[in-house]
Parts: sequence; C-alpha cells; structure tokens
Amino acid sequence: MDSIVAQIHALAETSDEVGRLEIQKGLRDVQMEIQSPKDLLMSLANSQLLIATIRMGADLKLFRNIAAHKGSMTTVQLADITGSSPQLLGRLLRYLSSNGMIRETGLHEYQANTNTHILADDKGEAMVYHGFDTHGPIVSAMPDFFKQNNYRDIDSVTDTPFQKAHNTKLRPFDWFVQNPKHFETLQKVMTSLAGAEWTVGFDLLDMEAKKVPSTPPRPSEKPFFVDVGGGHGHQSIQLGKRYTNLLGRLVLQDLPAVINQLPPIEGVQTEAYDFFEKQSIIGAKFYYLRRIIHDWPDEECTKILRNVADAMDPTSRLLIDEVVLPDTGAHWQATMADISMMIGLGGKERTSEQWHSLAGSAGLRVEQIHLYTASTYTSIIVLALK
Ligand SMILES: C[S@@+](CC[C@H](N)C(=O)[O-])C[C@H]1O[C@@H](n2cnc3c(N)ncnc32)[C@H](O)[C@@H]1O
Repeated sequence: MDSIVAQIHALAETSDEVGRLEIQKGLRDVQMEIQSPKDLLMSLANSQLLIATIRMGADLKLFRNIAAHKGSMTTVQLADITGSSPQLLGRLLRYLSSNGMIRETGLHEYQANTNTHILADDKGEAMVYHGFDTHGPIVSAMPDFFKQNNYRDIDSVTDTPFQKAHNTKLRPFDWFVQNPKHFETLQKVMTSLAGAEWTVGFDLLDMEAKKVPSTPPRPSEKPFFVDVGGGHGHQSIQLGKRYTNLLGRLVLQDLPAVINQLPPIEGVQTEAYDFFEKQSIIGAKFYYLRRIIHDWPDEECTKILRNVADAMDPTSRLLIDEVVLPDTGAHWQATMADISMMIGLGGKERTSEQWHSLAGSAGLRVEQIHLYTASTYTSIIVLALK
C-alpha cells in the first residue's frame, strides 16, 4: 500500500495543474468505488460540521498557533493560549485531526500539517469566513428558495437565495457596502486569487506593453490599462511589477466604499466609479474586467459591457478574465463556481457560445480567447468593437 501511495506522490510532483487534478479525480473515483453507502452518507453529514469546526478554529487562532510552533503542542498549551477549556478543545482537536486538518502526534499532542498551514494564513482564513458567514447562509436558504420559485433559473439580482439568507432586498454589492466586515472578507478572498498567470504568454498584452515608452506619461496620454471593478488593485500592482514602463498608465476603478479606504498605490491612479454609469476614461488601450461579469445576470452584464464599449475606440480592447466553461465534462470547481454565482449574486459561469452572445448584445465581438489555466478554464476573452 505504501508503495502505491509513494507512486501517486511521485506522479503528482511531476504533473502540471491539469495532471494533478486528473490524479485527484482518479482518487475520488477509486474512493467512490470502494465506499459503502454508509461511508457516503456519513461523509455528507460531516461536510457542514467540518466547515463550522474549522470556522471555530479560525476564531480561536488555533491553526495560526499550531502552524507557528515548531514541533507538537499539547491540548493544555493550546487551551491556555486560546482561552478555551481543555475538555472542549481536546474534542475539537481530535475531530480536526481525524479529518486531516492537523496531525495528531501522541496523546493530547498535535502538530501542523499542510492543511493547517493553508488554514493558518490570511487567504485560508478569509476563505473560511467568507464560506461560512456570507456564503453558508445562502447555501442553507437555497432549497426553500427554489421550492418557492418552482425551480426556475435565476436571472434577477434582487431575487436570489442571497436576499432570503441575509434578509435584505438589496442587490448583493449594495448589501456588501453596508456590511463592511463581509465586504472586507470578500475582498481578501479576491486578493488571495491574485495570480498574474494571465499575463504569461499573452502575446497581445506583451506586444502592446513593449510599445509603451519608459518615460513618464504625457498629460494628454490615454491610460494603458483600466481595471474596472479591480477591488484592492492586486492586478494593477502585478502588471506594474511585470512592466515597470506601465507605471503611471494604470487606472484602478471600483465603488467609492472600496476606493476611498485604499492606501495610495504607486504608479496606479485610483478612481471611484460605478460600472453601471458612463465610463469616463475614453480610448484606453485595455479595459480589464476580472471576475466581474460572472457576478451578474445577462441584462446587467450587457449594461456593464455597453458602458465599456461606448468608451472604446477601434484600437481599444476589452479583456474579460473569467472562466469559459466547456460544453461537457466540466470540473467540479467550475460547476461549483457557477452554482455559487447564481445563488449568491444572480450570476453565472459562461460557455464560449454564451460569451459570444453576451458580447454581441453590447456591440462587441470576441476576437480571441487566451486560455491560461487549463484546469479551471480561466481565460482572457478579448473583445473588440463590432
Ligand atoms: C468579485 S469582485 C472582483 C474584484 C477583482 N476584479 C478581482 O478579480 O479580484 C467584484 C468587484 O466588483 C466591484 N463592484 C461591484 N459593483 C460595482 C459597481 N457597480 N461599480 C464598480 N465596481 C463594482 C466590487 O467592489 C468588487 O471589487
């Protein structure tokens, strides 16, 4: 058995992202084949309990404390640091270790494993809080919501499980503005997905960036890159690092509630802007929308895209950084994102056909699709004026 495990490890280490996911899928298939009905039902019953316990662990800074400590810690030590009772903590630790979130090294002794480290950093913690506090209630509201709507697809931004769960009539982002704790966590999750993989091997961007002089921009010069709804600006920051000649030519736009509390970002101009209003930056080389369009139903998306299209000139390009769902055989992470967008925001992940149709509705055409993370189908959809 050990040798099979070692072989799988070796295979995973030499595999790319797609290969790694294939191995995981294979392992899941094997698990499915050998599990009893009871195994499946017990594991389903466990899913909510596990995230709730992890959420408590985050509150207690349990993962951070264990991860920061070299070697094992005892339950009593951890109870001391966290202020919880050793009896309760002992039961939680035993449960977490039996679920692989920490490693049990002896009687009442625990150590960090890979999962502990993932849960101990800011990104992991933000994902847990967002998953449990913001998204969890929406998931719980989902069955009743769909029973009441007679199992219809969602194409509204104000009539989704989100409103039912959070007892509001507001659009989700209006609610987020009024609930800064939830909004901050969402932004942390977004920043944690901050990779700049999309810029690698993307010839169009590279070619245009190389044409830009290294001298500071002239006052009349149009911006090179406008990150619309760019959150805390992680993509503009990454782009400025990769192409220093673009500094001073990058613009970050987001809602006033986001922009007004940001510290200055060197080389990036920030602007409070609502993307349902007219775009004030005319003729930029690139407008960039990352994880924006999947947040909204088609009607709202057409408005957002039209506002960009109206500001574009024939040389401008709109870059949409999102999933292009395959027609069949989609990976569970992508289908999960699709359902999550629907119940949380009234949005969706889109297939190539849906992207073409949406672009057309806003006077745009799909010029190119640059797939950059094959495992999640994340792509840059390049749109030009029709
Ligand atoms: C899912 S986040 C994506 C953030 C960023 N683009 C990224 O990929 O990390 C959606 C972003 O859209 C912004 N947003 C929502 N409604 C907006 C609006 N009407 N105008 C401008 N930005 C908006 C939010 O504040 C948030 O930063």
